[in-house]
Amino acid sequence: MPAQLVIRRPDDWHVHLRDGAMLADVVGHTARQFARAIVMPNLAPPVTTTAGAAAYRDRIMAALPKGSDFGPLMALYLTDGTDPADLEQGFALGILTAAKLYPAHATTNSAHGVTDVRNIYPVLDRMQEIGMPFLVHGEVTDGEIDIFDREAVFIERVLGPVLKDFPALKVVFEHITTREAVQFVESAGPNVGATITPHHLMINRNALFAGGIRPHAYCLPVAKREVHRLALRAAATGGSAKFFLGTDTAPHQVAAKESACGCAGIFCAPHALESYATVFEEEGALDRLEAFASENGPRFYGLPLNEGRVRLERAECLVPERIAADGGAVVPWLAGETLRWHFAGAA
Ligand SMILES: NC(=O)N[C@@H](CC(=O)O)C(=O)O
Ligand SMILES: [Zn+2]
Ligand SMILES: [Zn+2]
Repeated sequence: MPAQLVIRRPDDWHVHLRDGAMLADVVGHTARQFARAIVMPNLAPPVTTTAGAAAYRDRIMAALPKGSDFGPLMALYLTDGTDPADLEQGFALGILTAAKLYPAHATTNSAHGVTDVRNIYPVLDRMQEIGMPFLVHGEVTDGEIDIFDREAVFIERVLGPVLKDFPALKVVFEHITTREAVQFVESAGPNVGATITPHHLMINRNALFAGGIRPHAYCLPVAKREVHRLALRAAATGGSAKFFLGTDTAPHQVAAKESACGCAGIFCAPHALESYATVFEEEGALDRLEAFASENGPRFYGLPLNEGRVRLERAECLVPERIAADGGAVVPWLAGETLRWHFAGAA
């Protein structure tokens, strides 16, 4: 059992940093562990133009702790009315790294999302041409489809057909939660990858109802049966370059989670690497954590690998019950639990 683990500095390919007071509260947690992160654009109102993304990037830079060299990578929020020329220009200027599909009403702040994927076919055509990654929240929203089936049905009805029509499109299937998604990504070409969160590797859907209803285990896509969790663990730790780290850290104030209609999202940034290290160790795959956390993502995106190294120590790490913040207290992932890895910073 190694006493420490030194890996190339990692990146997080899926984060929600929010805006205003919440942004200032949470950005340091991501910037402490990760060199770069894909910043999701589902603000209220969402980031739907290159100019909006540039302004949001400036607000993130201004909110960073002093001396941080963290680099936000911006994703554009696609709508039925996205202008392919604006998107192409944003990508060419380096302001945009990717663009994100939120099916309308699928998740937090998705009301302005895409109502039918055919509405963005001209945009997808352009993205395929310029090699811009297409990020997807992969759930259908039809009320008659069971919530636990929404990802699998999305593959059949949306993602499969999109890849038939745009076979060279670079696609990141975000926060996958099912065996079907793992199999889909594995059988697709090298232009299709996926992010996997720490929480979907650690819990199955029972966690939502363990002794009572557990709002802090609720996120979208919702955790699935154990068989799916095991498939995700095999995918993340199995050495395939198609799967990479994306925490989907999604903070909501305590009052918004502990509510008659609690928000979806888990704030996992504070102990993200410790969580992944725990899973990889349990799977006997600590030697594969570096590729998952620090190599597969940048290679998929066509970005350089980070130069620095970070260190994790085998030491007890107590996760606080709450993280107090100006924007309102937030309950972190694994609140009150003790982890056996501790993030020790730059190596
Ligand atoms: N994952 C979540 O449950 N919530 C995310 C949105 C998302 O990634 O779907 C959020 O912004 O709160
Ligand atoms: Zn999502
Ligand atoms: Zn997300």
